[in-house]
Amino acid sequence: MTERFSFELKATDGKARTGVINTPRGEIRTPAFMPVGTAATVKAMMPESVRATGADILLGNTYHLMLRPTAERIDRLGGLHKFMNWDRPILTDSGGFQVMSLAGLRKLTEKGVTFKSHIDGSKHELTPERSMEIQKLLGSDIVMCFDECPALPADRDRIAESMRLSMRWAARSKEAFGDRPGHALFGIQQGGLEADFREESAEALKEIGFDGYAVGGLAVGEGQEAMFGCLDHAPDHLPKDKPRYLMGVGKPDDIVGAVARGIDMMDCVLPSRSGRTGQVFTRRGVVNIKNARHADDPRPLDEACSCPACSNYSRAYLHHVYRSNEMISGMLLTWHNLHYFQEIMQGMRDAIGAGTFEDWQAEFHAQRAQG
Ligand SMILES: CC#C[C@H]1NC(N)=Nc2cc3[nH]c(NC)nc3cc21
Repeated sequence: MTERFSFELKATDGKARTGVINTPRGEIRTPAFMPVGTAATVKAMMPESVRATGADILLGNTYHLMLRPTAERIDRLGGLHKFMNWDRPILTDSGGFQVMSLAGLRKLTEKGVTFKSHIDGSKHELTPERSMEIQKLLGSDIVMCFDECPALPADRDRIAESMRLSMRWAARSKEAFGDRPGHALFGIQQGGLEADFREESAEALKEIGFDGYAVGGLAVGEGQEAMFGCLDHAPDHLPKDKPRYLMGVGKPDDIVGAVARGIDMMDCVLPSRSGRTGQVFTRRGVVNIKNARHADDPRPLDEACSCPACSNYSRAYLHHVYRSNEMISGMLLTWHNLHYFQEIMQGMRDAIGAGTFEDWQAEFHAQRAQG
């Protein structure tokens, strides 16, 4: 077990990369998908089940945990890993995006942002310094810089202004983070879909220096074509020897396209949220289990899947428990979706390592086209 944080690039295939991030709490095989554990739980999953799907790391949220149960309480109880019974790496988002997307009555200044809790309307403040303090209290292994997330749509001037504020906040985040061996601080590239701002942001972050670099500001409704258009150049400006993390992505084909463009890590609520709403991801595309055509179907969701849902239950059963609003429905479908997402990641890691990523991508898309 290492005491320090390091990234080993094992192989590349085109722009795609595979490697290992070594942390004191265990290794993270890349490309990696992080299940989202917003309120100290990956919804409908026990931590041991999350591990059984193949996840090496999960994501927590500063915004939610600062509001409830508070970072100070989690610290008093031994930190987030002990609190939620997950002893492997945790990456925590810094709060800026959730303030923009969830909180009320936001006031933005150079210092930071004040806002009212979406839970009880209480007033709070987040600054780069406070976000670093919260993520330290949580015991996060990978800390995200505090960034400004502009309300959309935003014009070029607003995007530039926001990106430059985020770069000043990135410097303050680094200053406040200090020197914490075994813990990592990731900068977040901003700049919207503007190639020149993306390059300016990357140069600013490299000047400050981080253990990893996130691509922020995507998966905010721009659509896959625009996102891929940005990913065709944005990661190129980031250091090759550090992990690249695309925030908030995505659907299976988004994930594959992002890895093909040089992304190493991703997170998304999609597999878990969809598991609770009856949307099932399979190698042949999406199955909506609530559809009546599944009511008498004795087959598993996916014959080729080894997860508990596919190994032990029929579509008819999964249709029944979904329609009956039984808790086991969300449990089984979430487990399946997370298992399938991790299978995609393992398939890509193997293919990039073998230099066959082109063929793997062709097979991935061909299977979905068959339906
Ligand atoms: C502007 C900006 C930005 C990024 N900044 C931080 N801290 N977290 C994010 C989380 C995201 N989730 C999604 N889509 C679901 N896009 C995201 C982007 C960010």
